[in-house]
Amino acid sequence: MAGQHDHDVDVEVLVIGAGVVGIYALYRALDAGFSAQTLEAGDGVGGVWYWNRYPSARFDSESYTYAYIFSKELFDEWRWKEEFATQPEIESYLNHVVDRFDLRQHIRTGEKVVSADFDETAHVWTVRTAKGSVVRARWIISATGGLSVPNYPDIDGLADFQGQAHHTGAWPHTPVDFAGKRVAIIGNGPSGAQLLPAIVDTVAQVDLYQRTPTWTTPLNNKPLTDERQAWLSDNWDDVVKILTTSPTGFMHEPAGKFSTADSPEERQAFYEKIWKSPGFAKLTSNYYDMTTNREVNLEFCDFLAGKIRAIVKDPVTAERLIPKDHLFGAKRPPFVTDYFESFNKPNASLISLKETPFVRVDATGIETTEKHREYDIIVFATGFDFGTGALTRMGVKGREGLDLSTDWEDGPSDFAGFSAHRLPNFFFPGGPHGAGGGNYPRYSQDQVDWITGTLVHAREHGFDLFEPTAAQEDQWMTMVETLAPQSIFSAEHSHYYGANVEGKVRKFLLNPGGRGKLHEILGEMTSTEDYNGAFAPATEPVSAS
Ligand SMILES: Cc1cc2nc3c(=O)[nH]c(=O)nc-3n(C[C@H](O)[C@H](O)[C@H](O)COP(=O)(O)OP(=O)(O)OC[C@H]3O[C@@H](n4cnc5c(N)ncnc54)[C@H](O)[C@@H]3O)c2cc1C
Repeated sequence: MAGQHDHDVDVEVLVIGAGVVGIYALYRALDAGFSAQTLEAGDGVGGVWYWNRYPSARFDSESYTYAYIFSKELFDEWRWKEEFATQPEIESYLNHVVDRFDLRQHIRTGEKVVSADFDETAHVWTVRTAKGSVVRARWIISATGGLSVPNYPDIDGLADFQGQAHHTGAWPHTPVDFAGKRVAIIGNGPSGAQLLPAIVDTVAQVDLYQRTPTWTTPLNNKPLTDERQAWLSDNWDDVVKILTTSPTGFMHEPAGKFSTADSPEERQAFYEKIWKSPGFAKLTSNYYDMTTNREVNLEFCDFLAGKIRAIVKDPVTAERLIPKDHLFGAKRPPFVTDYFESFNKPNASLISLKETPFVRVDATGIETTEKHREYDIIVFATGFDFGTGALTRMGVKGREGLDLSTDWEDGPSDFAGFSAHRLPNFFFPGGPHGAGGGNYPRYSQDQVDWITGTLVHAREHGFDLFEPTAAQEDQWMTMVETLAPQSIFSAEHSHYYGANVEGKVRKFLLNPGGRGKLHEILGEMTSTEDYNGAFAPATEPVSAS
């Protein structure tokens, strides 16, 4: 039922997307007493963990740091099997949360939003789906995902292939039978690097097509022990505090030192320790100056190159696997078990597209400048249209003719990574400039909590229009543009700059100021009752529904 001032809407809060962020946004909206509903394009909930069901898809954030932390009861009743859980377990968890908090009745799956139009008089959004459903809502929370629109390579003849072709991010629900098949994996990012070891012992032949080598390091996964689970439960308040305040949203211990504190021998010993550390700790527990001092980073790259040469038996393949053109961390590094080891199997090979580019795909396989190879299955592990992909494909039209599909062609302009001037009452947690490059749900939890608090504030003060002012957006975007060049990410190589998508403008798509800047700028906005001009008083209801 709509709220007191919302007789002209179907729901007060419409959430779009039922991934980890949308599920939380729905929970918080209902918990705060709003009428709320979710529209989700997929036929099930889970977002990334619904779509990416390729073999061995798994977290590289520790399971319990990625999972929700709003309920200790939820934590205590769910037992992750491994430090880094696999997709089926994560999908089950998200379904469990939906049922545990009675959210399913509010979620409509199979409903892809194709347009969203803002009525400037009534201050109401009208949303339409591909199936023809129409929902009128006061507030939209578009949790449509940063990595939810698969990106395909631009190769002649892709449609001609007569075998099976699958993108890792749109994987079929019926398991793909790899036994005895000839397989091409295109892409060596996190998904391609996870898939290769998972199938290499099953297939007849697998060729991994690599555009640019990446600094892949071991995930160092292990079972989640009873002791660890008990420790987390006993120290829950501290765990929550670290996850909600640490710059990256992880629990890894910082190195506590700069590289200059150690001798060359001590540094090598330290790098050994880092090599054996779990997941993202290779970045978050590394020397403080690893991402700011080129010389230190190059020394670590040398160490990693030595590891690759020691693991991969064929020296030519080893050299091809060693990045020569970017520093560690300049691209989001994959953390994977047995990736390099896979190339020692007689049925696995690496094809360097730098040396032998694609010519075309045809009915039976792939032709490069070297030769034609036949395949039964081609896997596109070619990533996503990061940050803006889903938002610009949803037919969003704001105030004064703002049309996201064209207005963001030169890069997104927003406030706080989840709202924008001329886009009233529309929030997009997890969108561009939202995440800081760390543990994703921890950033988006900050955002969703702030958004929910803002909706409660609006209700309490009789506001029905929230729109960051042009000045507020400028302040945020100036912060983004000023700090972006200081980030380690490479405009030439990183999908955080859109570099993986053909023709996409290269603009930095993360929040380079991290949690610190986010809270500082939000704090400034909320220092007055009307959020320094972002709120307007409520209009009279236009019509009764
Ligand atoms: C394979 C993989 C592994 C990852 N592992 C990690 C990890 O370990 N740690 C980490 O921090 N991050 C990881 N990520 C990043 C990941 O994007 C986030 O962790 C998180 O899943 C994002 O959640 P979300 O709810 O914002 O978006 P999503 O999970 O992408 O959900 C968005 C949902 O919106 C729906 N949607 C989109 N457009 C529309 C529309 N027009 N109408 C209706 N519905 C729509 C989509 O169908 C989707 O279900 C991973 C990403 C991938 C692809």
